[in-house]
Amino acid sequence: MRALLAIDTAGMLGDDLFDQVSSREALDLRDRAFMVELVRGVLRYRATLDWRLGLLSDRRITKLPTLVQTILRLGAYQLLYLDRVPDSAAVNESVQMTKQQSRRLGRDWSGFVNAVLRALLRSPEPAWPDAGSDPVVALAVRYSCPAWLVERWCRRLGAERAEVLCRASVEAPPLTLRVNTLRTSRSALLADLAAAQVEANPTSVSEVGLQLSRSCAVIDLPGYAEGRFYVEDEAGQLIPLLLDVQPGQRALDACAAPGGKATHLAALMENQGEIVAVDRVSSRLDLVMANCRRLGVKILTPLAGDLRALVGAEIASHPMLSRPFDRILLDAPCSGLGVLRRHPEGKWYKTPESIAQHRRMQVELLAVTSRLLRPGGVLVYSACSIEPEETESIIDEFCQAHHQFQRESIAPWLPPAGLPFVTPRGDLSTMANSKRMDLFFAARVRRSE
Ligand SMILES: C[S@@+](CC[C@H](N)C(=O)[O-])C[C@H]1O[C@@H](n2cnc3c(N)ncnc32)[C@H](O)[C@@H]1O
Repeated sequence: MRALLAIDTAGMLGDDLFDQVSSREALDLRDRAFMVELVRGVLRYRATLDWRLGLLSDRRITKLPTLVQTILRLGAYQLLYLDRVPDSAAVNESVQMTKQQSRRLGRDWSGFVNAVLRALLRSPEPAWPDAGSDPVVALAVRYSCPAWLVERWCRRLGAERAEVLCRASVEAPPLTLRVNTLRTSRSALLADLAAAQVEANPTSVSEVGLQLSRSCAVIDLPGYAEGRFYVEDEAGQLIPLLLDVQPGQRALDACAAPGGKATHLAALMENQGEIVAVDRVSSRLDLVMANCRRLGVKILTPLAGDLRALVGAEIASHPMLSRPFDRILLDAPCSGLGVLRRHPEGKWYKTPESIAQHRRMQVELLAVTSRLLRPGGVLVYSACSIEPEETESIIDEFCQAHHQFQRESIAPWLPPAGLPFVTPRGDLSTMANSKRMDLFFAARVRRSE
């Protein structure tokens, strides 16, 4: 409950928050794992839970005190989605928790919580709202999506395609590894995993990916400490390929942390050449360096700072940025609406304004990074979003305003199985994929000689 309340206040979910709560509550590893499952589950299904609870309550769930909302959602999630907690235990625990909060709440809400959760236990599963009369409400409730986003997708793509996106946003993502080819091969890692009874299959698009059949603690997998793999979604594994980096080149990763794509670039460069990895948050660059040590990457130099400030007037004398780059990756900060299944909290704190805000940053970052590219060099822009404002329209406008840059098709740089994800303009979009990949966009531009 504390973790959920913290998310409501700060809008952030991450290991730091789980660590803080588990040390304050002295949770052991099993209890911590259960807390993470509860928190993620409640956030993933929040709109569906609120709808089910709302059918049984004479008060609107979102008008109740936040603490009562949170307790009800936690209880309802356990009743509707978890088998391993007995129903009576879930209800009793929720009622006790509410009693303990009576002083904070100014009155005792435990009778109300008890009545609503017991009604949920007794009531048969209701029919989903009718999509014919209001597709936005129907999809928002069924797939636990914010109505503004469903409305946006329905308007742009029609209800049928919007439903595919909504469904993808609520599913639990698979655990996918990228084989670190500096250390091993896909077949060798597959054999190591099989020997440890870990079921995995080669990914069908990325040629260096393995999808595990079940989620597990990554650090317990064979080869983790030895840096034989990096945990990374299959769509993310396709982006570095689009730069066509070569050993000996000089590359810039303009927004590098935690280093997934930068360490992949190093592997593609066979650890020869130079990668400058910039990130605005220096503590996140520590993560990049830790990943480099584990994966055996030797050619990466970190550079902390806001790229917009770093590429200032004194660029010509900057020790790391003054020499132009052969290749640049701009994996831009974005709304993250393509990875909601990984970050379910994002559904409830992002707004249409998040898209506009990120767009402003993306436009600025693209303008400054492009100045660092050598004539004939290649820049790849990517984002884990499928909103046009953050994706193709950024590249359309950039190329219109900068005639020395031409958009190139990414098709030659993808493995054959990736070709269905090439858009008519020649960009990469995993928006409609049946491979359980994140929803990513990438475009490639070249600077004229
Ligand atoms: C999408 S993440 C990058 C993920 C990374 N490329 C990877 O594959 O692991 C975006 C990163 O951009 C950084 N960032 C945001 N604004 C920035 C700026 N103005 N200059 C440099 N880095 C920035 C964020 O701190 C964040 O780490």
